[in-house]
Amino acid sequence: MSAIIDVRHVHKAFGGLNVINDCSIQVEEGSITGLIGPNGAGKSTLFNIIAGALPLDSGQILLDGEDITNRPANELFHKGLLRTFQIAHEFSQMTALENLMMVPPAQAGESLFNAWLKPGVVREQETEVRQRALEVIEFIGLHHVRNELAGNLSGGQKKLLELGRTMMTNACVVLLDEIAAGVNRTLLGDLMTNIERLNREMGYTFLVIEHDMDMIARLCDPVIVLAQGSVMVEGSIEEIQNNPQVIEAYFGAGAA
Ligand SMILES: Nc1ncnc2c1ncn2[C@@H]1O[C@H](COP(=O)(O)OP(=O)(O)OP(=O)(O)O)[C@@H](O)[C@H]1O
Repeated sequence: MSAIIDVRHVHKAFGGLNVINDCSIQVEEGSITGLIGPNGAGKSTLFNIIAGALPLDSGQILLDGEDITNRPANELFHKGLLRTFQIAHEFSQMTALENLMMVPPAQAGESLFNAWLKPGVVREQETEVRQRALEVIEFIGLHHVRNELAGNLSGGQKKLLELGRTMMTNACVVLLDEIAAGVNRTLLGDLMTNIERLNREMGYTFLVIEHDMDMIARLCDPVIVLAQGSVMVEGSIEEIQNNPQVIEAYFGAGAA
């Protein structure tokens, strides 16, 4: 395996606060890599930097060998690197199926030129997108609520829909930021099964920030522990759970 995401010696400060300190991590292609750490460790900041939502101060980020340092999120999206976002307010008034159909970039129907001059092409593309959206909604187990407004879905169903939106793209690497938060156990099981299937059957690589240790234990290998903006330790979940440094970082001195 080779690193599809290669974070090299990244630094980031907010004002005088060094949040990411000489941080280097590699995410192997085809892995589900966990990123954990105490509150304020810098996990979301690192995610935002990788996803192109936040500029870094120094260091380098490679995607499949290509330098993507400080590239904007939309450019990374087209290269297949994306993160899940909560369903935006404007999408909550669309149905679950429409939310999926909105995702593909550069649909022919979005261009007035195409709509007027090539209506056949637009119709054909819309049919394909709809077909794909129906397949995705079946895959994520939301077919029965496909015509519900996204805003009316439960928290867990919205998370499944967010995952489904990544499947409407040509994603190769997906960053999942605390996707388990607020999701009930049954739907969380569905969510994890879908992540595993996307990984095994469709070759997605995942980088997962998560506080839910059950989810990390089931899905992630390896697990990277971030503390004060740099990597404290990396290994299997068993190695992490038995590491005295990690126990101390989470529970304070004396817990180990
Ligand atoms: N835009 C910002 N401006 C100033 N400080 C920030 C900003 N974003 C994050 N920070 C600070 O950077 C540090 C790391 O925050 P970050 O959200 O990356 O941590 P985290 O590991 O994701 O934490 P949590 O697990 O609690 O979500 C915190 O001290 C936070 O206050």
